[in-house]
Amino acid sequence: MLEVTELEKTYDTGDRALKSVSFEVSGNEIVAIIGPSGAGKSTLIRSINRLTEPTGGSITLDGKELTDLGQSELRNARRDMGMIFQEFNLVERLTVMENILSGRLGYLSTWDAFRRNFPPEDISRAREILSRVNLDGVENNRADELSGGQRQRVGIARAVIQRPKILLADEPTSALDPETSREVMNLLTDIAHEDDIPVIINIHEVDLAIEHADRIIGLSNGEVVFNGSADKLDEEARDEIYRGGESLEQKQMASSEAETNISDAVVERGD
Ligand SMILES: Nc1ncnc2c1ncn2[C@@H]1O[C@H](COP(=O)(O)OP(=O)(O)OP(=O)(O)O)[C@@H](O)[C@H]1O
Repeated sequence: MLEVTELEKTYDTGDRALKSVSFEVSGNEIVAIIGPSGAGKSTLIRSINRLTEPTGGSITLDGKELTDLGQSELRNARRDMGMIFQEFNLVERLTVMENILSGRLGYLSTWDAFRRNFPPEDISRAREILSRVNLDGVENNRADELSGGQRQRVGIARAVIQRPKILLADEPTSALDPETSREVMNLLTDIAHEDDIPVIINIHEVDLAIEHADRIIGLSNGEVVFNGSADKLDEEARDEIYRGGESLEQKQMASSEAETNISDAVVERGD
C-alpha cells in the first residue's frame, strides 16, 4: 500500500506546488490524477519516487518511509516503483529488447550492469513481456524506428519487468492519438489486474480517466479537492477541480464582465 501524508513541495522559485496532499492507494486500483495545467500532477507523481524531492510530509510504500532514504536505499526502493513517462524516455539507439531489459539494470552488480550482462531468466521474462504488450516481431528494431504507441508499450514493458509493487505513469497518453491512448490505458488496466498491483496515472483527458480509473484524485492549485470513484465526478466536482469552485456559467460571466471593464477603461482613456 502507498500512503501519502501531508505531502508538500515548494520549488526553489517559491512556487508551492503541493499543499498538504494526502491519499492512499492499495490493491490493484487504477487511480487517475486529474487537474488543470499547473495543478501539481507531475510534481505529485514525481515526488512519489523522488525524481522531484518533496519538501515536507511522508510517503510510505508497504510501510517503508521513502522521503528520508539515502541514495543507495533509494535506488533499491525505486525498483519497487515502475515509472512510465510522457515522452517514453527510451534509449533511441538501443533495440526494443535492450530497452526492456534496462528495467532490470537496478538488479545487476555494477560490473554486470556496465557490460549489460543479463541473466537468462531476465531475457526469457523480457520475451514474455514483449508478447504481453504486443511487440512480437520488433524486438530487434531500434527504439527510434517505432511508432508512438509502440514506444509507450516498450516503456510499459520496461517498467513491468522490474516486478514493481506499484506503477506510476506521468501523462502516458499525452503524446498519443486518441485510439492509441485508449490502447495504452487498456494495457495499464490489464497489467494492474493481472499483476495485482496498483497504478497511478496522471492524465489530462478526463473522459479517459473516467473510462479506466477506479478512483479519481482531483488536484487544484496543489491541493486535493476531489478523491472518489469516477461515477461521483459530477459537474460540481469538475467545477471544483477545473474552475476553483466556480461553475462554467459563473466563469464565463466573470470573464465577460472583465472584458466589459477593460473596454470601458479603454473608452475612458480615449484609446
Ligand atoms: N522545476 C520547477 N521549478 C519551479 N517551479 C516548478 C517546477 N516544476 C513545476 N513548477 C511549478 O509547480 C506548479 C505545478 O506544476 P506541475 O508541472 O506539477 O503541474 P501539472 O499539473 O503537472 O501541469 P501540466 O498539466 O501542465 O503538466 C506550477 O506552478 C509550475 O510552474
